[in-house]
Amino acid sequence: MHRRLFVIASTVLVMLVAASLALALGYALSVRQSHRAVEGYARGTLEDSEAVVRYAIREIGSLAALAGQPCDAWSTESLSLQSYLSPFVRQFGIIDDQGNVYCTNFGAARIPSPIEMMQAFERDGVFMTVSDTEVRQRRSLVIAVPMTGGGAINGLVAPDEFAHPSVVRHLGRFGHASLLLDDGSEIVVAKGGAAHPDGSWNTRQSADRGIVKSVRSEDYPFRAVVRADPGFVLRTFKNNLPLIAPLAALLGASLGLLFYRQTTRQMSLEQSLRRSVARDCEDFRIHYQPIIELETDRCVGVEALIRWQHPSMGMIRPDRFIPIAERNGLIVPLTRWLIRTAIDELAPQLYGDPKFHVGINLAASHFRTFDLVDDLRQLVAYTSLRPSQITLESTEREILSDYDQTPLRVMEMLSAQGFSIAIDDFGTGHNGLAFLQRFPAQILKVDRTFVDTIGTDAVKRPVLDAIVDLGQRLTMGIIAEGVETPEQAAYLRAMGVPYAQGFFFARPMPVADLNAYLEDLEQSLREAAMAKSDNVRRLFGTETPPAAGGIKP
Ligand SMILES: Nc1nc2c(ncn2[C@@H]2O[C@@H]3COP(=O)(O)O[C@H]4[C@@H](O)[C@H](n5cnc6c(=O)[nH]c(N)nc65)O[C@@H]4COP(=O)(O)O[C@H]3[C@H]2O)c(=O)[nH]1
Repeated sequence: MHRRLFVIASTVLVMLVAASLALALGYALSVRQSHRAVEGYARGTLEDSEAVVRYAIREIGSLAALAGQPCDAWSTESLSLQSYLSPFVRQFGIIDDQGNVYCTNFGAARIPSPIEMMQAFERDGVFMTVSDTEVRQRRSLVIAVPMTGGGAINGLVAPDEFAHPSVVRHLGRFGHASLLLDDGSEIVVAKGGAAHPDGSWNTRQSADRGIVKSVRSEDYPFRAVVRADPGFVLRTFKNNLPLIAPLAALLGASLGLLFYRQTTRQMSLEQSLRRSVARDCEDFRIHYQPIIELETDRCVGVEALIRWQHPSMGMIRPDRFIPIAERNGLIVPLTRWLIRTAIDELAPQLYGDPKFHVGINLAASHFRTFDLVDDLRQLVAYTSLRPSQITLESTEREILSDYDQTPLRVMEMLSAQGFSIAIDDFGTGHNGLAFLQRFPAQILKVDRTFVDTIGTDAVKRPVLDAIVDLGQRLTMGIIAEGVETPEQAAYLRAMGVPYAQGFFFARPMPVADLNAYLEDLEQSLREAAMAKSDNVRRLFGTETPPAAGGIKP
């Protein structure tokens, strides 16, 4: 009950964390989207502004004939007509050589033109600055184009013209767009959103607030700057919520469900494991994989590999349930059952051939107490088996402990009693030589990953050679694991590796199949031996083979 509550609470937590992560991701995407949108507005504002300025320059150029002309009715009317026809330029003016505007579409004037200041911001013969003249309470852009015959014509473009009305409207809802001229002056194109606390809209001052994007013009001395107020991201996020929220909920629910199913499955796996072990391991079977002596091709022993035939889930791999059995204190009774059953099933081989051995896999828990030592001592006392017929296999991981000397003591005691100790999956740990020197192991089982390098990985294969060399120098028995091809078997044989196991020779199998396999193997070895002696007979005729000293001429 306690555990179930814990699982439910953890599931809720997983759901919440997953949904929050999805929301956080949605928010991050909204931030990105907001930045992109603001940059898009800046780009759009710049493109619109450039188009307007280009158009305005062309319109100003069309009035070239008025440069240097007196400000009479014709000039004024021409300027008026042009401003009336122009979609962008609100006012035209004629500038004299001193830079003063002496004529506009409203008649004669005497407006000192900031032409000197403008000169600093000239590009391709066009002058630009911000005029003090306000159009709809906003300062506008003045463009002056000098004419070849002297003087210049200027035009005043209202800020509203620099962006499409829909963009202005949209921008106005969340921020502020302006054209920032190289002389430092600014024309506000669209004004909205939250203003700077001091009431100003100056884009440079508010760069620390909200999102600010600026795009420079390659043709004109200005850049478009768009600033979205700080609430813009939140608004984008809110707009995205109808899509993000269901996704977050779905992700939370799916991960929660997955977690719940996985945990309850694990729990039910634990329960059925416990149940089966309590019923004398009724759902467990043992498969035996032959170990072959490479020189003679004979089977000298087997490795016992446990199988769990789950009543409803089918065959479960040992890698999956052994860790569960370990965590739940079930591995010791399970191994006890395995040893007892294996010795029972392999009785003909074990009692019939004192050299035949069975390999038993041990887990870390077996090395924490001395129970195994007692169990095995009793086993050999009650049977006529030799301890050397039982090979106890364990990996470096399971035996090594920095804090506890018990595993080493257990190993030493087992070894002293004559049991064979094999280091399983050798080479996958990190201890190598130091490990082998410390532990009383007689057999080294080379991990499958190294055998796999034969014929496939010339770079890593020297590691296999080094492991084999190490085992040989330490006069240990070597078993190569996972031999799958004849090339691998031939290579290992040539290297002097004495034993091997793997799918090339035989897969793990139930005892009935093993008995049949062993019979077949014996039969084929007998036939091979007979074939050899037939060859010898054919070679030397029916006469008795020559005694030592040589072949008869
Ligand atoms: N790809 C390939 N695989 C091959 C080949 N030859 C053998 N194998 C597989 O390699 C594994 C060898 O066992 P292991 O290294 O001791 O690795 C064993 C062992 O660590 C553990 N295990 C199995 N039975 C027991 C047991 O009774 N007790 C404990 N504590 N662990 C066990 O589970 C692991 C996996 O066992 P299995 O699934 O039976 O997998 C077995 C075997 O079926 C080959 O040529 N190619």
